[in-house]
Amino acid sequence: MPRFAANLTMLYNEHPFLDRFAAAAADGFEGVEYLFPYAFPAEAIAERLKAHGLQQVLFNAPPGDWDAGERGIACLPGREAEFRAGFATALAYAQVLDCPRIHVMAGLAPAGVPHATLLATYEANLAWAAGQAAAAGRDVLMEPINPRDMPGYFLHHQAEAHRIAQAIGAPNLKVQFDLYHAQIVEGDLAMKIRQWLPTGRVGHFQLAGVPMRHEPDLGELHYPYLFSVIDEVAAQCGWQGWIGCEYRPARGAVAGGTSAGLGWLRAAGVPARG
Ligand SMILES: O=C(O)C(=O)[C@@H](O)CO
Ligand SMILES: [Mg+2]
Repeated sequence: MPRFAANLTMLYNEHPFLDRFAAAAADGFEGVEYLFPYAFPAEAIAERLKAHGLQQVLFNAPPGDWDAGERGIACLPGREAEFRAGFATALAYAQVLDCPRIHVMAGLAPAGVPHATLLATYEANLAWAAGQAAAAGRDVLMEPINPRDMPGYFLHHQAEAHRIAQAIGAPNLKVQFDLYHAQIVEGDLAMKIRQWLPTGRVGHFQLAGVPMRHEPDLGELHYPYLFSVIDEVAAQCGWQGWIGCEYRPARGAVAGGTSAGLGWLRAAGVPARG
Protein backbone atom coordinates (compact mmCIF):
# COMPACT_ATOMS: atom_id res chain seq x y z
CA MET A 1 0.00 0.00 0.00
CA PRO A 2 1.31 3.52 -0.73
CA ARG A 3 2.45 5.77 2.11
CA PHE A 4 0.00 8.54 2.96
CA ALA A 5 0.91 12.08 4.07
CA ALA A 6 -1.61 14.39 5.69
CA ASN A 7 -1.91 17.78 4.00
CA LEU A 8 -2.00 20.06 7.03
CA THR A 9 -3.28 23.04 5.03
CA MET A 10 -6.53 21.22 4.30
CA LEU A 11 -6.80 18.55 7.01
CA TYR A 12 -7.17 19.18 10.75
CA ASN A 13 -8.35 22.76 10.32
CA GLU A 14 -10.22 22.23 13.58
CA HIS A 15 -6.78 22.69 15.25
CA PRO A 16 -4.24 25.56 15.15
CA PHE A 17 -1.51 24.82 12.58
CA LEU A 18 1.20 23.62 14.95
CA ASP A 19 -1.24 21.29 16.71
CA ARG A 20 -2.17 19.57 13.45
CA PHE A 21 1.07 17.52 13.57
CA ALA A 22 0.00 15.68 16.73
CA ALA A 23 -3.48 15.08 15.32
CA ALA A 24 -2.11 13.63 12.07
CA ALA A 25 0.29 11.33 13.90
CA ALA A 26 -2.46 10.09 16.24
CA ASP A 27 -4.55 9.20 13.19
CA GLY A 28 -1.76 7.04 11.76
CA PHE A 29 -0.16 9.36 9.22
CA GLU A 30 3.63 9.00 8.99
CA GLY A 31 4.22 11.99 6.75
CA VAL A 32 2.89 15.53 6.38
CA GLU A 33 2.79 18.20 3.70
CA TYR A 34 1.24 21.66 3.50
CA LEU A 35 1.31 24.69 1.27
CA PHE A 36 3.62 27.06 3.15
CA PRO A 37 5.68 26.92 6.35
CA TYR A 38 6.87 30.53 6.26
CA ALA A 39 4.60 31.96 8.98
CA PHE A 40 6.52 29.82 11.50
CA PRO A 41 10.21 29.41 12.27
CA ALA A 42 11.52 26.23 10.62
CA GLU A 43 12.86 25.08 14.00
CA ALA A 44 9.38 25.23 15.59
CA ILE A 45 8.01 22.99 12.84
CA ALA A 46 11.00 20.64 13.01
CA GLU A 47 10.31 20.24 16.72
CA ARG A 48 6.73 19.09 16.02
CA LEU A 49 7.90 16.67 13.34
CA LYS A 50 10.40 15.11 15.73
CA ALA A 51 8.02 15.03 18.69
CA HIS A 52 5.43 13.10 16.67
CA GLY A 53 7.69 10.89 14.56
CA LEU A 54 6.57 12.48 11.29
CA GLN A 55 8.39 13.00 8.00
CA GLN A 56 8.02 16.26 6.13
CA VAL A 57 7.45 15.11 2.55
CA LEU A 58 6.56 18.29 0.60
CA PHE A 59 5.85 22.01 0.83
CA ASN A 60 5.65 24.87 -1.64
CA ALA A 61 8.13 27.62 -2.47
CA PRO A 62 6.86 31.16 -1.77
CA PRO A 63 4.09 31.87 -4.33
CA GLY A 64 4.23 35.68 -4.67
CA ASP A 65 1.40 37.62 -3.06
CA TRP A 66 -1.05 34.79 -2.25
CA ASP A 67 -3.54 37.06 -0.47
CA ALA A 68 -3.68 39.29 -3.54
CA GLY A 69 -4.51 36.25 -5.69
CA GLU A 70 -1.09 35.25 -7.00
CA ARG A 71 -0.54 31.50 -7.37
CA GLY A 72 3.19 31.29 -7.98
CA ILE A 73 5.55 33.44 -10.00
CA ALA A 74 7.74 30.95 -11.88
CA CYS A 75 6.22 31.77 -15.31
CA LEU A 76 6.11 35.54 -14.79
CA PRO A 77 8.68 37.57 -16.73
CA GLY A 78 10.31 40.28 -14.61
CA ARG A 79 9.89 38.40 -11.31
CA GLU A 80 13.05 36.28 -11.60
CA ALA A 81 14.94 37.93 -8.73
CA GLU A 82 11.95 37.46 -6.41
CA PHE A 83 11.63 33.86 -7.58
CA ARG A 84 15.26 33.15 -6.77
CA ALA A 85 15.09 34.78 -3.34
CA GLY A 86 11.91 32.85 -2.53
CA PHE A 87 13.39 29.56 -3.66
CA ALA A 88 16.48 30.16 -1.51
CA THR A 89 14.16 30.61 1.48
CA ALA A 90 12.37 27.37 0.58
CA LEU A 91 15.68 25.51 0.38
CA ALA A 92 16.69 26.82 3.81
CA TYR A 93 13.39 25.52 5.27
CA ALA A 94 13.83 22.20 3.46
CA GLN A 95 17.23 21.81 5.08
CA VAL A 96 15.89 22.30 8.61
CA LEU A 97 12.76 20.21 7.96
CA ASP A 98 14.72 17.50 6.13
CA CYS A 99 12.16 17.76 3.33
CA PRO A 100 13.12 16.13 0.03
CA ARG A 101 10.62 17.93 -2.25
CA ILE A 102 9.73 21.55 -3.00
CA HIS A 103 6.74 22.38 -5.19
CA VAL A 104 7.25 25.44 -7.36
CA MET A 105 3.94 26.96 -8.46
CA ALA A 106 3.91 28.26 -12.05
CA GLY A 107 1.54 31.18 -11.58
CA LEU A 108 -1.48 32.58 -13.39
CA ALA A 109 -0.84 33.44 -17.03
CA PRO A 110 -1.08 37.24 -17.36
CA ALA A 111 -3.29 38.51 -20.18
CA GLY A 112 -1.43 39.75 -23.24
CA VAL A 113 1.86 37.96 -22.63
CA PRO A 114 2.62 35.36 -25.33
CA HIS A 115 2.57 31.74 -24.18
CA ALA A 116 6.10 31.27 -25.54
CA THR A 117 7.41 34.04 -23.27
CA LEU A 118 5.76 32.54 -20.19
CA LEU A 119 7.02 29.08 -21.05
CA ALA A 120 10.59 30.31 -21.57
CA THR A 121 10.49 32.12 -18.21
CA TYR A 122 9.02 29.07 -16.47
CA GLU A 123 11.62 26.74 -17.95
CA ALA A 124 14.51 29.06 -17.09
CA ASN A 125 13.33 29.43 -13.48
CA LEU A 126 12.78 25.68 -13.12
CA ALA A 127 16.21 24.88 -14.57
CA TRP A 128 17.84 27.31 -12.16
CA ALA A 129 15.85 25.97 -9.18
CA ALA A 130 16.65 22.35 -10.09
CA GLY A 131 20.35 23.22 -10.13
CA GLN A 132 20.15 24.83 -6.69
CA ALA A 133 18.07 21.97 -5.31
CA ALA A 134 20.40 19.31 -6.72
CA ALA A 135 23.29 20.81 -4.80
CA ALA A 136 21.16 20.50 -1.63
CA GLY A 137 19.92 16.97 -2.45
CA ARG A 138 16.27 18.00 -3.02
CA ASP A 139 13.73 17.58 -5.84
CA VAL A 140 11.78 20.40 -7.49
CA LEU A 141 8.18 19.61 -8.41
CA MET A 142 5.69 21.21 -10.79
CA GLU A 143 1.99 20.48 -10.54
CA PRO A 144 -0.69 20.67 -13.25
CA ILE A 145 -3.82 22.16 -11.64
CA ASN A 146 -7.40 22.09 -12.94
CA PRO A 147 -8.78 25.37 -14.32
CA ARG A 148 -12.01 25.20 -12.32
CA ASP A 149 -10.19 25.49 -8.97
CA MET A 150 -7.53 27.83 -10.31
CA PRO A 151 -8.73 29.70 -13.40
CA GLY A 152 -5.86 30.98 -15.53
CA TYR A 153 -3.19 28.74 -13.99
CA PHE A 154 -0.32 28.19 -16.40
CA LEU A 155 -0.09 24.38 -16.21
CA HIS A 156 -3.07 22.01 -16.54
CA HIS A 157 -1.91 18.73 -18.13
CA GLN A 158 0.38 16.00 -16.88
CA ALA A 159 1.78 15.55 -20.41
CA GLU A 160 2.81 19.22 -20.61
CA ALA A 161 4.62 19.02 -17.25
CA HIS A 162 6.44 15.85 -18.33
CA ARG A 163 7.41 17.49 -21.63
CA ILE A 164 8.91 20.43 -19.73
CA ALA A 165 10.75 18.15 -17.29
CA GLN A 166 12.12 16.11 -20.18
CA ALA A 167 13.19 19.24 -22.10
CA ILE A 168 15.07 20.62 -19.09
CA GLY A 169 16.55 17.21 -18.37
CA ALA A 170 17.42 17.70 -14.70
CA PRO A 171 16.98 14.36 -12.89
CA ASN A 172 15.65 16.12 -9.77
CA LEU A 173 12.92 18.08 -11.66
CA LYS A 174 9.72 16.07 -11.28
CA VAL A 175 5.95 16.20 -11.66
CA GLN A 176 3.33 16.20 -8.92
CA PHE A 177 0.51 13.87 -10.00
CA ASP A 178 -2.51 15.25 -8.17
CA LEU A 179 -5.17 12.67 -8.99
CA TYR A 180 -7.97 15.11 -8.17
CA HIS A 181 -6.80 17.71 -10.70
CA ALA A 182 -5.91 15.06 -13.27
CA GLN A 183 -9.35 13.42 -13.09
CA ILE A 184 -11.03 16.78 -13.70
CA VAL A 185 -8.74 17.75 -16.58
CA GLU A 186 -7.93 14.42 -18.20
CA GLY A 187 -9.55 11.33 -16.64
CA ASP A 188 -8.34 7.82 -17.53
CA LEU A 189 -6.28 7.86 -14.31
CA ALA A 190 -5.27 4.21 -14.11
CA MET A 191 -3.79 4.33 -17.60
CA LYS A 192 -2.10 7.68 -16.85
CA ILE A 193 -0.49 6.15 -13.74
CA ARG A 194 0.77 3.30 -15.91
CA GLN A 195 2.04 5.80 -18.47
CA TRP A 196 3.84 8.26 -16.19
CA LEU A 197 5.05 6.39 -13.10
CA PRO A 198 7.62 4.26 -14.96
CA THR A 199 9.23 7.41 -16.46
CA GLY A 200 10.86 8.18 -13.10
CA ARG A 201 9.52 11.74 -13.33
CA VAL A 202 6.58 11.39 -10.91
CA GLY A 203 7.80 12.98 -7.69
CA HIS A 204 4.63 12.78 -5.64
CA PHE A 205 0.93 11.90 -5.77
CA GLN A 206 -1.96 13.74 -4.15
CA LEU A 207 -5.59 12.68 -3.78
CA ALA A 208 -9.08 13.96 -3.08
CA GLY A 209 -12.60 12.92 -3.93
CA VAL A 210 -13.94 14.30 -7.20
CA PRO A 211 -15.78 16.59 -7.82
CA MET A 212 -16.10 18.20 -4.35
CA ARG A 213 -12.52 17.72 -3.09
CA HIS A 214 -13.74 15.94 0.03
CA GLU A 215 -12.64 12.55 1.41
CA PRO A 216 -11.43 10.16 -1.31
CA ASP A 217 -14.30 7.75 -0.64
CA LEU A 218 -16.81 10.47 -1.54
CA GLY A 219 -17.30 11.00 -5.24
CA GLU A 220 -16.72 9.45 -8.62
CA LEU A 221 -13.24 7.93 -8.14
CA HIS A 222 -12.66 4.43 -6.77
CA TYR A 223 -9.38 4.97 -4.92
CA PRO A 224 -8.85 1.39 -3.67
CA TYR A 225 -8.41 0.40 -7.33
CA LEU A 226 -6.06 3.33 -8.05
CA PHE A 227 -3.97 2.45 -4.95
CA SER A 228 -3.62 -1.10 -6.26
CA VAL A 229 -2.47 0.22 -9.65
CA ILE A 230 0.07 2.52 -7.97
CA ASP A 231 1.31 -0.41 -5.86
CA GLU A 232 1.61 -2.67 -8.86
CA VAL A 233 3.47 -0.15 -11.04
CA ALA A 234 5.62 1.11 -8.15
CA ALA A 235 6.75 -2.47 -7.46
CA GLN A 236 7.68 -2.86 -11.13
CA CYS A 237 9.60 0.39 -11.48
CA GLY A 238 10.95 0.85 -7.94
CA TRP A 239 9.00 4.05 -7.18
CA GLN A 240 8.96 4.85 -3.47
CA GLY A 241 7.03 8.02 -2.88
CA TRP A 242 4.07 9.37 -0.98
CA ILE A 243 0.44 10.20 -1.60
CA GLY A 244 -0.50 13.55 -0.10
CA CYS A 245 -4.06 13.64 1.25
CA GLU A 246 -5.10 17.06 0.05
CA TYR A 247 -8.83 17.33 0.58
CA ARG A 248 -11.34 19.34 2.56
CA PRO A 249 -12.97 16.98 5.07
CA ALA A 250 -16.70 16.96 4.52
CA ARG A 251 -17.08 16.48 8.24
CA GLY A 252 -14.49 19.17 9.02
CA ALA A 253 -17.05 21.58 10.42
CA VAL A 254 -17.70 19.33 13.41
CA ALA A 255 -15.30 18.63 16.29
CA GLY A 256 -12.83 15.90 15.30
CA GLY A 257 -14.11 16.24 11.75
CA THR A 258 -10.93 15.17 9.97
CA SER A 259 -10.53 12.01 12.06
CA ALA A 260 -14.19 11.09 11.61
CA GLY A 261 -13.67 10.93 7.86
CA LEU A 262 -10.69 8.56 7.85
CA GLY A 263 -12.60 5.33 7.24
CA TRP A 264 -10.97 5.24 3.79
CA LEU A 265 -7.49 5.28 5.44
CA ARG A 266 -8.38 2.40 7.74
CA ALA A 267 -9.72 0.48 4.72
CA ALA A 268 -6.36 1.12 3.05
CA GLY A 269 -4.69 -0.68 5.96
CA VAL A 270 -3.43 2.26 8.05
CA PRO A 271 -4.35 1.94 11.74
CA ALA A 272 -4.69 4.89 14.15
CA ARG A 273 -1.69 5.37 16.46
CA GLY A 274 -2.97 7.54 19.26
O1 LIG B 1 -3.83 22.97 -4.97
C1 LIG B 1 -3.12 21.97 -5.05
O2 LIG B 1 -3.55 20.93 -5.56
C2 LIG B 1 -1.77 21.96 -4.50
O3 LIG B 1 -1.16 20.92 -4.46
C3 LIG B 1 -1.13 23.19 -4.03
O4 LIG B 1 0.19 22.95 -3.68
C4 LIG B 1 -1.10 24.28 -5.02
O5 LIG B 1 -2.19 25.07 -4.89
MG1 LIG C 1 -2.29 19.31 -5.29
